[in-house]
Amino acid sequence: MRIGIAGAGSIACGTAALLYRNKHLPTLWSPSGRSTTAFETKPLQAHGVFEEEFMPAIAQSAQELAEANDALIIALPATGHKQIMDALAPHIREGQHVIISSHASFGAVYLTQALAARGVSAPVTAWGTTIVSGRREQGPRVRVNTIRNRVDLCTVPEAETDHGLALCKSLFGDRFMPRDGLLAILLSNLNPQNHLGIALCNITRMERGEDWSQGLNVTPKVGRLLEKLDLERLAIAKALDLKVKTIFEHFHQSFHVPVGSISEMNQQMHTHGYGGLGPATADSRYVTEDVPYGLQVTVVLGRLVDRPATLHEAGIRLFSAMYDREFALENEFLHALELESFSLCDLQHASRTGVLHRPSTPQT
Ligand SMILES: NC(=O)C1=CN([C@@H]2O[C@H](COP(=O)(O)OP(=O)(O)OC[C@H]3O[C@@H](n4cnc5c(N)ncnc54)[C@H](OP(=O)(O)O)[C@@H]3O)[C@@H](O)[C@H]2O)C=CC1
Ligand SMILES: CC(C)(CO)C(=O)C(=O)O
Repeated sequence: MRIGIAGAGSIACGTAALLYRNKHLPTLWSPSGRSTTAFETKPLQAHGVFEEEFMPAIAQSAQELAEANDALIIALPATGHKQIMDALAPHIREGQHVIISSHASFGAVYLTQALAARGVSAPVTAWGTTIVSGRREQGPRVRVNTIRNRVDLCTVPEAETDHGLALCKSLFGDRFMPRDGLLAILLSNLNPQNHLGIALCNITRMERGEDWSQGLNVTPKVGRLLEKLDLERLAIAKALDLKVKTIFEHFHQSFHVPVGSISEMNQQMHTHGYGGLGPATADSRYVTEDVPYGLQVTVVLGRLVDRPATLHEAGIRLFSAMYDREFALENEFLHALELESFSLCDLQHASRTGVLHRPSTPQT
């Protein structure tokens, strides 16, 4: 299949290499054009858990990306999702599948509604994480640290679930776990809680621009914080009667290490050489993306089901103080969709249909 990828960073390039390896035809689109200049003269070189070298097709615009491809994958930080959805939405065709990797906040609802405003219906598949992990390196290189065994997904509207699963399997193999709607997917993205603990406890390393091993620095106390944050997320999922994986399953399925404490699992990743490097800047998506688009949404859901996520909330406040910003207000989807004015029941409905009805509008 011809797959258009919005983004040309770590995940976009790693995913493109995996698609190419699986005999599909990926096209990359860098919104500013900067991230694809390296491929004008040199092939994309993927290394790490697999090696692949090929010339990726490059799209010059959102329009070209949508028109020239069978399906689309959005693979860039959530801070850019609204802008990229606004750019793609006018060009997405009826029935053209869009995958969001990884989904955050209520992005799939925003996109579905933008398409509905044009009278277009297209399935949107939301992934709880990415199919690969890795880092874009200098020039045309990308390091792929892992291919995950299991990625949680759902498709809106719900009637397209089988279609979404079949598409993902045909592109990447049998690596997907269907979940019950967008609220489950939103609660299946563990990056925000994990990055809260990792960034908070290593903020001086980040701010000083050090090179530091992320896995090694999930020390026992940091690991315990991640485990306690996980309990808050799991309590919210339970109150919503949603099945989501635990942090232990996440590290086991993503990084293929035996189950132990979260610190032990991270130490193993470090020992095997894929513990990864932590951010070498305070201006990192671990904070700028994950606080507004992850932690804030968990806190809102926690309030709605009377399971306050107090550690998550403390994280938002601490980062907001350190960065002198109001991260809670930086989630563009919460504003654009006016999410605060909807009830839990409205959100649960949107979680399956992709459509948020005004509270006064009768639901179908
Ligand atoms: N890397 C990893 O291992 C993992 C990543 N993720 C998630 O995957 C997603 C992608 O991450 P990753 O690839 O690492 O990120 P990168 O920072 O490598 O992504 C860079 C790409 O995103 C584009 N981009 C960044 N910000 C914006 C913006 N505001 N508007 C438009 N485009 C933007 C850049 O555009 P341009 O080309 O114009 O510069 C570039 O193409 C994120 O949500 C991340 O949290 C999840 C798990 C693991
Ligand atoms: C490094 C890793 C895989 C774990 O924190 C990650 O999720 C990320 O880069 O966003």
